[in-house]
Amino acid sequence: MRLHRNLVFSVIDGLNLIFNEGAYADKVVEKLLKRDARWGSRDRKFVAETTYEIVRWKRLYAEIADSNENYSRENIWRMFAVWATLRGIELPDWNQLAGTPTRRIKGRFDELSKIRKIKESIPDWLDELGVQELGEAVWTKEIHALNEQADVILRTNTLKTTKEKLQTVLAKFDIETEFIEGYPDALRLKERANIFKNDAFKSGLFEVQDASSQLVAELLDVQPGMKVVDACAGAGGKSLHLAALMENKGQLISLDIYEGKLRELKRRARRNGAHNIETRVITSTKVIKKLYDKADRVLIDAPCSGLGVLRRNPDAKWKIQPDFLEKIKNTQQDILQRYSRMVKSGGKLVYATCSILPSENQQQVETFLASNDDFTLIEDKKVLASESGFDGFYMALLERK
Ligand SMILES: C[S@@+](CC[C@H](N)C(=O)[O-])C[C@H]1O[C@@H](n2cnc3c(N)ncnc32)[C@H](O)[C@@H]1O
Repeated sequence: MRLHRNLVFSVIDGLNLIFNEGAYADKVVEKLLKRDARWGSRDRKFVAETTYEIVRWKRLYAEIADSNENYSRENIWRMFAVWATLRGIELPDWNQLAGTPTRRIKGRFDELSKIRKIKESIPDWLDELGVQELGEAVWTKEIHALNEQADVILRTNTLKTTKEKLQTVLAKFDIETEFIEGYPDALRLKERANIFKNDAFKSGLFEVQDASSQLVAELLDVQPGMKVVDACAGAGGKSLHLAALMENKGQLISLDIYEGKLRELKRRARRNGAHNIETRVITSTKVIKKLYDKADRVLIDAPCSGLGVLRRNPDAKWKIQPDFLEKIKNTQQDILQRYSRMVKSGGKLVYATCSILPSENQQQVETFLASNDDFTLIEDKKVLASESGFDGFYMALLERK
C-alpha cells in the first residue's frame, strides 16, 4: 500500500478533532469523507478505516509511541507511524515520519501486548470493572471481540420486500450478501460497501441494523392490531422493526425525551412505508401516565453505557466515565419502574440494553422484579460479542399478571 499525503493529512486532522476536541468519531469521519469529491471508494475506505483503527487502538499506539496521553499533532503523527509500521506499510520520506523507530515499535508491541488493558486499549477503570462484572476469562474474550471490526448487517424491511428479493436486488448493484441462520430478516454484506447511496436503501427496502439488535423487537412478540409503546425510541431502529412485525396494523407509539431523534424517526418511517407509528416527546411525566395500563406491549430499549457496541463506536471507551455509568444505572431503574406501568394486565414488556454489564442488565431486572410482584420474567438473552459474533446486547421479556 502506498500512502497518499492528502488522505493521511485528513486522517491526522480527524484524529486531532476526536482526541482533543471531544468530537464523535462517526461525525468526524462523515465530514472527512465530504472533503474531496475526487476521492474514489478506496480513498474513502482508507480515511474511514484508518481513523477508526487508530481510535480503537489509541492507548496501545500512544504507549508504543511514548506519547504519554498528550495528543499533540506531533504525537498523533507518531501514532500514525505506529499504525503503518505494524501493518508493514512502507513509510514515505515525509518530514512528519522522519526517524520512525521501526524495530523499536515492533518490540514495544510484543512487550505491551502482554498487558490486557494496553493490548485492548481501554482505560484502567474499565478493565477492572469488566473483570469485576464478568470474571477474568469472559472479560478477556469479550473485550477482544469488541475490538474487532463489525460486519455490516442489514434488516430487510418486510413491509416492502422479502429477504430473498432484496438479496437479488442488491446483487444487481454488485453487493453480495448472505443469510444468517437464526436471524430471519438479516443479510450480511460479504464485503463492506457504502450502501446508503444505493437506490434500494433510498426506497426503504432495508435498514442497517446489527443482528443482535434485530432480536429485540422479535422478542416482544407483537401481533398486527396491537397497541405497542416503544418508550425509548430514539431515531427508531427498533420502532421500524416493530412496525414491520405489526404489518402496519395497530398502533405503535414511539416516545423519547429528544424531539430531534423522533423527527429523524419520522423521516425513516416515511422511507420505510411504516404508517402506524405516532411519535410523542416526553415533555413531562403526564405523557407516560396517560398510557398507564393501556399497552399490549412495551419496549424499553434503555439508555446505557453502550459497551456492547464498542466495535461500532470505539471512541466510547474513552468517552464513558465511571460517574456516567452510575447515573445511567439509576435512570435505567427509574425508567423500568415508571414505564412498566404502561403495560396492561396480561401484556408484555421487553427491557433491553446494548451493554454487556450484568449491573445494567439482569441485575436491573432482578431489582425491578423484587418490588413489582405483578410482573414475572419469561426469558432473557445475554448476547456476548465473543459468542455471537455480533454486538453485545441484553434483553428480558416480562409479563404483567
Ligand atoms: C439505546 S437508545 C434507543 C435506540 C433506539 N431504540 C433504536 O433502536 O434506534 C436509548 C434512547 O433513550 C432515550 N432516553 C434517555 N432517557 C430517556 C427517558 N427518561 N425516557 C425516554 N427515553 C429516554 C435516549 O434519547 C435514546 O434515544
